[in-house]
Amino acid sequence: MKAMLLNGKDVAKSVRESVKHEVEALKKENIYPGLAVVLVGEDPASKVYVRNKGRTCEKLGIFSETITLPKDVSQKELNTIIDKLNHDPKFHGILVQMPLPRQLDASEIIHRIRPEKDVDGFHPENVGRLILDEEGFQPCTPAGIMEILRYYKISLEGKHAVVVGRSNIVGKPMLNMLYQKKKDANATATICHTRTQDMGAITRTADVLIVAAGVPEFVTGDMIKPGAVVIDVGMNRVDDPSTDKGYRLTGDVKFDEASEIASAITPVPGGVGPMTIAMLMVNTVKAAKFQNR
Ligand SMILES: Nc1nc(=O)c2c([nH]1)NC[C@@H]1CN(c3ccc(C(=O)N[C@@H](CCC(=O)O)C(=O)O)cc3)C=[N+]21
Ligand SMILES: [Mg+2]
Repeated sequence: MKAMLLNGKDVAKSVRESVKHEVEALKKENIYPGLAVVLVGEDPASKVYVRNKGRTCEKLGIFSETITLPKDVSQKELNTIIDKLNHDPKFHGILVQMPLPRQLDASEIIHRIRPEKDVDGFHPENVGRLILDEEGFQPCTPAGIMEILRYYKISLEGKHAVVVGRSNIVGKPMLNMLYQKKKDANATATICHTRTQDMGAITRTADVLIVAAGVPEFVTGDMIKPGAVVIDVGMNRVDDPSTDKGYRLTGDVKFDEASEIASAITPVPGGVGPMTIAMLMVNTVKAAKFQNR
């Protein structure tokens, strides 16, 4: 172990502290930030995340309600619920937990949530605003990664930042945050994906390597440039009978190899994951402010 650990729990704690103070200030103006979380079905991982979101809201003084729907809920019923939440002034933010069961069209739901309440930053209006560097909601996971880099004073200026993975929720928004012409960004940014030829040749040129491949231990030591900063977005449950829960969490990076080569690395768990929830709290407070201007 040579690499410095980038402790997302510490960064998330510091973000939550400042959100908590903002919430207190807003309450003095009679603004009570509120978040609606919609959970469809019984996916155990989703239930854990949703419970954590509710708990974090409570700790920060944010009002939250979880709406749990049966896994066979129809698109029409879900649309009606979204419309109601869109018009309910108690809720400044709406989050529909992904992934959704097969009968539901995630894209239709993402389009339906009012952009002003889209604290996930998934609505096309917010995606456009991100690319244009306009004020709006930015997806929590990549926004959290930018916070980790800022907290640890890891400069992106002129560096080569490589993203592995082209999802709408991590890879694409991450790329766009990295190259923005602004302080704490200004990287040269590259995105790699399943069709990339000789990916190692590209990742080995990364000063900052952000991995959201969705494949356990996808990035091996030989794909990392010595001294690089490695951000592991992976969150894979791998069966492990030797643990209490019967599984353990592993990232998209082979941690033992990577930590011998990188200068700094995020662990899994305790890296990017806690930041995702912290940034959701940031976005919820921002939504409450916007809606009361
Ligand atoms: N509409 C929507 N918005 C999301 O933001 C969203 C979603 N759907 N679906 C699922 C993903 C995943 N996600 C995580 C949140 C917290 C942790 C987290 O706190 N992870 C802890 C460990 C948690 C554990 O032990 O399972 C850690 O990395 O230390 C991870 C992943 C939010 N997501
Ligand atoms: Mg993590």
